[in-house]
Amino acid sequence: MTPPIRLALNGASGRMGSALLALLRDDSRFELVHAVVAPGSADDGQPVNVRPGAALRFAHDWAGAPALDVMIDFSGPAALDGALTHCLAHGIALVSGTTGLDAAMETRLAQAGERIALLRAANFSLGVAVLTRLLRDAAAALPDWDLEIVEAHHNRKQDAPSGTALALGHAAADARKTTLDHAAVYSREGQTGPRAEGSIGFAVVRGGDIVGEHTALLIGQGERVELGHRATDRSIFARGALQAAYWLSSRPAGHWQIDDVIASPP
Ligand SMILES: NC(=O)C1=CN([C@@H]2O[C@H](COP(=O)(O)OP(=O)(O)OC[C@H]3O[C@@H](n4cnc5c(N)ncnc54)[C@H](OP(=O)(O)O)[C@@H]3O)[C@@H](O)[C@H]2O)C=CC1
Ligand SMILES: O=C(O)C1=N[C@H](C(=O)O)C[C@H](O)C1
Repeated sequence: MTPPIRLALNGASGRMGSALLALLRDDSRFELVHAVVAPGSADDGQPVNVRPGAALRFAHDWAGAPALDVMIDFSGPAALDGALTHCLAHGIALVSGTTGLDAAMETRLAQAGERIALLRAANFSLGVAVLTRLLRDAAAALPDWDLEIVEAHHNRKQDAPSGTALALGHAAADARKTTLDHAAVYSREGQTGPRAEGSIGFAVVRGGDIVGEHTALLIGQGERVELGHRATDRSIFARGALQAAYWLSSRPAGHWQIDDVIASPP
């Protein structure tokens, strides 16, 4: 019998951290060996309760972390920075779903893929992976139609537009042989004038407990195509991240995508 994969969680007490812990209780593929929360968190030092009899406690940093095979990160920009430093120092594979990163962090991650196995996805649901493919096809097939991407999330979300909305925008822009730097319109207010031809618009809704909703509107003259996805349970993201971590734990250094996991199941 193969030994379980030694896993760490970064952002372990958050919404996604909690969803992952709930799944890990019944997942014998993994042994959770370290779980990091924010410094000053009420959870720091508390028992993790991932399995009956497990002695693991939440920690607020990576000092003293045991040997690991793979780390899953759903945290924030500052927390990911520290976690990445630990992965690079010890050659640990990293699965990250954290969104809203700045350009410096994006560059750091781009360089990290040369040294460790790295898999990032703005959305770990299977449905969004399919939505992305559908949008790519539709954006290329209807190149002159106006494209708007609307997303809705809970009232605690820190970043906007969502990482998923941006990833959908990048996929559509790529299919139309342009870039978001060139085509994106992130806000409209006041005397905006007519819509810029070829632009990709973004609109953001925040409220209550919405888990995550994304709709791409391709709007022509007298007709419209709507492609959408609605997440109602965070466990879909957690399940996808665990699948990715299992898959990544036996891969060499490089930048891996969620489509690689879907295309070649372990
Ligand atoms: N790719 C995907 O499929 C998905 C991505 N996300 C993304 O994941 C990220 C987290 O989302 P969510 O779980 O809702 O967020 P939460 O705010 O609920 O959780 C964030 C976690 O990070 C911890 N944290 C914050 N600062 C630090 C720090 N400096 N050092 C260590 N830990 C820290 C928090 O600790 P504490 O609670 O103690 O403050 C908490 O455990 C976001 O970027 C979100 O957009 C979310 C869902 C799906
Ligand atoms: O913060 C969230 O909650 C989510 N964030 C991701 C994003 O920014 O796209 C994925 C999902 O929609 C939930």
